[in-house]
Amino acid sequence: MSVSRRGFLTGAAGVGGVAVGAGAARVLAGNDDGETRTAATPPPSDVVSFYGDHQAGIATPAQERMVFASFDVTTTARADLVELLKSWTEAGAHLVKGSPVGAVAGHPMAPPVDTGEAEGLAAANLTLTVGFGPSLFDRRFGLEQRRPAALRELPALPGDELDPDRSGGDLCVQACADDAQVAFHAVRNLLRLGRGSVVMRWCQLGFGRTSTTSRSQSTPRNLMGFKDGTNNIRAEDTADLSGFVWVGQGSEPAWMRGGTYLVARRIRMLIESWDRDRLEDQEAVFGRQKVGGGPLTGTNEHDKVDLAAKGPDGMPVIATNAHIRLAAPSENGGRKILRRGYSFTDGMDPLTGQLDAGLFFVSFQNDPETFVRLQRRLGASDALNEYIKHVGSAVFACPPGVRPGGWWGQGLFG
Ligand SMILES: C=CC1=C(C)c2cc3[nH]c(cc4nc(cc5[nH]c(cc1n2)c(C)c5CCC(=O)O)C(CCC(=O)O)=C4C)c(C)c3C=C
Ligand SMILES: [Fe+2]
Repeated sequence: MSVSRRGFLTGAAGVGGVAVGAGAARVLAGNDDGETRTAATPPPSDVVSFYGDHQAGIATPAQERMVFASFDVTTTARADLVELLKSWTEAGAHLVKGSPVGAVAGHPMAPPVDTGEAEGLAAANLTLTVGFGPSLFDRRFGLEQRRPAALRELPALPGDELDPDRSGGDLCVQACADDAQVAFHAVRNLLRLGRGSVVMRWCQLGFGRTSTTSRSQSTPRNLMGFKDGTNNIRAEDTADLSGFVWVGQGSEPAWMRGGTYLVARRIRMLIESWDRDRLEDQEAVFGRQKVGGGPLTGTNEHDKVDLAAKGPDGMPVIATNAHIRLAAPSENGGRKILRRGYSFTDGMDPLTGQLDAGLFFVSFQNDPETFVRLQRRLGASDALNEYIKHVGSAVFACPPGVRPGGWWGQGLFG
């Protein structure tokens, strides 16, 4: 059962409007999602709870589409930044229920508060995940002493060919949904609410998930045609989530407990060259079979990977430079990351005439250093490097989840 959008089609205003910084629009509280349901009506299945110990969009099932936006804060007033986060939180709670952020058709002489393109669309499991970049913790907002030690710009990594216009940012919003227009609508309206306080720095659309974050999901394929997300941390792996994803109760700073760190990498695939490679080579690059997804040492997708297995020639069956060997937790001090990336294409690269397509890699971990160590290793000797380029990069601290009445980053500013 899905939820259709309702409320604010006309100018009927609710309660609890929140004004934001200079020039910003107004968020109007809308209908509660229980309003038209009776006790016997089952809860809608395409609404992901906005509230909880952790932000949604991390360990919740990965949706099919993503819009990822990075913002620079333009206001220098801390109060504006706080108001922005409050208004985004209030708007977010409406958006994930399938409600607009305000009237779509209000006063004829005023621009509509909500942009309207999601009217009639389902809630589509929209999740909104907010993060704070290292640059937010500078003198502008008096946050220098509040920066988590783990939150630093990522160091230069082997093979980086980063475009500064697709990297970094003070804030991020990851919008994931099963409908691209729902995700886009959410980001667009948050940007609109932030006018006068933030500008968009870069934005990436992802059209297909490349991970599984729940045992209820099947493994999707990336643009190289391989199943991606087989060995990922899933919502059911609670020990791995506590050990590797969520910032623990004893960790510092206290405002990050229950939060996590997001690493984003725009990884361009050299698809034309990949498509000319022999199947046998493609499988050797990953160490897995292309169609079934099983390891080269097994048959079925979820068969155990045997990194010690040798072939008749005495050579390792999974090559020493195979992606799954170099990325395996057993080869990386037992550390794990939760991957939640998406395939992207931005058409054609006019310089080369080749497709500008690849993987928008997103990982969540309780210390970005886990990603850095892993990428150092992959960047140095992964067989996949012949076919990819890392062209964008960013890191953000995602605070814990919000409770009703609370707001994103309350612990940081409170
Ligand atoms: C730094 C971390 C990683 C980057 C960057 C990365 C890029 C990347 N990966 C694929 C495709 C696959 N990756 C797979 C497994 C895998 N990858 C990483 C990490 C990074 N990948 C990890 C930790 C793992 C799991 C290793 C394990 O435990 O076995 C696989 C195999 C299937 C799976 O388990 O998901 C594929 C396929 C691409 C195309 C890519 C860059 C474009
Ligand atoms: Fe990988």
